[in-house]
Amino acid sequence: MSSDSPLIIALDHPSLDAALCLADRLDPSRCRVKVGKELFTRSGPDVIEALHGRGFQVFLDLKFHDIPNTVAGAVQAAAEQGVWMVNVHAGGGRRMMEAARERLERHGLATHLIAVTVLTSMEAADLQEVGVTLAPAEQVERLAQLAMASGMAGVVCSAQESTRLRELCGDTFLKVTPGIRPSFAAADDQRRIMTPLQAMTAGSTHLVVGRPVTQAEDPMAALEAIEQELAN
Ligand SMILES: O=c1ccn([C@@H]2O[C@H](COP(=O)(O)O)[C@@H](O)[C@H]2O)c(=O)[nH]1
Repeated sequence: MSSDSPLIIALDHPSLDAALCLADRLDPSRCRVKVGKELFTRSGPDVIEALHGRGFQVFLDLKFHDIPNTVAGAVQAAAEQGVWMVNVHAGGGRRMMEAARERLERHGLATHLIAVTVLTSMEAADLQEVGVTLAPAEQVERLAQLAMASGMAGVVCSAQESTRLRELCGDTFLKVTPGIRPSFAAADDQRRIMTPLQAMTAGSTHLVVGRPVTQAEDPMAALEAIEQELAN
């Protein structure tokens, strides 16, 4: 089943059962789901199969970052499992991103391939510690332009950068934005955040939401509050 919703719910659960328990309360026509490092490391491809069986489109968020040949193979393996979206780190560079894209093209695999720019948990001081002296927004611009030139379908960035990336890279270039915090939610370890409505207004194409929904006392009520905010 495909969904028109911009919402992607991050299933950052410690077990397959816990993730499926939440997924069973979600409607695949109203959101997509994201499988990240913890869940995939615990459950492997079984979780992808189980979510597909329930009708969900899956974003496999493993942020591949390695030499070009290794990343191309990993992206191919993900796409052959039928995931809707997969990602690599833009910091792996042009040759790595091109190798991944070419591998998908060569095998006729239609999975959306996007690149992570600067993690939404990072601010200027974090970048400086790893030797990046540009402000986060400037580094995101730089990596997004490299990702576009390398044939990526879009990027992961914070919604704070979506407006600028829409100007630089166009409307159809995907801006997948975690760090989404409705007004009722805590920021947690996220730093570059926006509310769902602010993010959509800024030009995000997809909103990744994890803890504000999955850790809420009533996850469905939290999800509906976000849908309501967007509808308004
Ligand atoms: O820059 C990034 C890239 C990925 N993520 C992932 O998105 C979710 C966000 O979860 P919350 O609970 O809503 O903070 C999580 O799976 C991250 O691994 C990100 O946050 N920032």
